[in-house]
Amino acid sequence: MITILNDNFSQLNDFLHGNSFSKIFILVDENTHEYCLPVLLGNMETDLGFEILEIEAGEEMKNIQTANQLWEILTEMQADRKALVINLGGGVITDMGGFVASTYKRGIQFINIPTTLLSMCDASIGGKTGIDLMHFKNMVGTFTFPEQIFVYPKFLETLPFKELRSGFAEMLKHGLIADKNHWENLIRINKLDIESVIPHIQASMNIKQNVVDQDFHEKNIRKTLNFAHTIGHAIESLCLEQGNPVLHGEAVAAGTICEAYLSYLEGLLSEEDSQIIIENVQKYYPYLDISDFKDEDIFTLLLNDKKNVNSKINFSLLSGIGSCIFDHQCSQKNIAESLKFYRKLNNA
Ligand SMILES: NC(=O)c1ccc[n+]([C@@H]2O[C@H](COP(=O)([O-])OP(=O)(O)OC[C@H]3O[C@@H](n4cnc5c(N)ncnc54)[C@H](O)[C@@H]3O)[C@@H](O)[C@H]2O)c1
Ligand SMILES: O=C(O)C(=O)C[C@@H](O)[C@H](O)[C@H](O)COP(=O)(O)O
Ligand SMILES: [Zn+2]
Repeated sequence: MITILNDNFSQLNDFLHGNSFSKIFILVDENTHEYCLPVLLGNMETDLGFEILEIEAGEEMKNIQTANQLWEILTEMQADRKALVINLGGGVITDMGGFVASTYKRGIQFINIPTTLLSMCDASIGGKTGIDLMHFKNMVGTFTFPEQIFVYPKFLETLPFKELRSGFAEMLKHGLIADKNHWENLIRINKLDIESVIPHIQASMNIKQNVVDQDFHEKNIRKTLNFAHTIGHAIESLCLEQGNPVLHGEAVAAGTICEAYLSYLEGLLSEEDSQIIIENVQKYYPYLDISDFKDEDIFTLLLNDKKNVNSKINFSLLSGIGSCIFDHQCSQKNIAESLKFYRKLNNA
């Protein structure tokens, strides 16, 4: 269940009072420790003891070493099966904390309090938890719903612009795959800032929740939420591997351009619609330099995408603005063509 918190966090306090947890563990990174934890602690009313678990910020931390450290700390602090983990942060914290909680002692309860636009609209919802493996994105994880999701949009007030823009890429994706009206509302935004995005958060959350409700384990329609991620994740992984990480939403934005063009090349989307999408994404996002990436390295990553079966790369592609198909196999020539198209935008 998703709840928009009021200023005194009363819904969170009701939840804590209404359950018999033994102890609370609040997972933060250094930024959410500084900017969000004081707000949470200033409003949280509970007699329970709590501990703060802090990790360094960034995708580089979303790995088995960090998970192991957190499992060890929970063990040392004798967290039992009635303990509650509160994930206070962006998608790295909710993915990582959800994974650690869903596996520790075969699963303890956790709630998500997202603090980035991306985690409010996407990562905190839907129960995909996980960590990266050898720079392959989210290779190890679980499908486990949080007990609750508490959203406090005012947390966005301290979020850097680049992070806001990163989250906006997933909102655009929601419009593109499911709701043309949402897409059109978003692209009307000229100046991207908290005031302009806040009115659209609820619509994005609804789209995500609605898809997940139909297909929690990603057997069918949930694959549409992965539009832009087949190529986007490959780009994100290569950047991470080279020690030059880009934000998830930045990679998704590049993936949106490549996969919108690929949708056109595959005869699924009109040239006009693909152009509209590409121009609008370019309006918000600078070109992401992938000129050093070899196609063969990108293909190696594509071959490990979680949607694949029998070594066939399964794409989720657009069949219109607001509609998406999945399990679509593209010609290798068209995939390479879409990457070439993206590279050329650098000089356009
Ligand atoms: N599980 C899912 O369904 C899902 C969906 C989308 C993305 N993801 C994952 O989410 C991750 C990206 O999430 P993200 O973009 O939130 O990144 P993030 O968690 O790294 O947060 C981005 C940055 O913002 C900082 N920050 C967070 N809240 C802040 C605040 N209120 N004020 C100031 N700084 C703040 C963080 O410390 C970090 O430096 C990726 O790992 C991606 O794979 C998961
Ligand atoms: O919730 C989903 O399903 C998504 O695909 C949402 C994506 O935005 C998100 O990045 C997700 O973590 C990707 O999942 P993965 O299974 O491709 O790792
Ligand atoms: Zn994503």
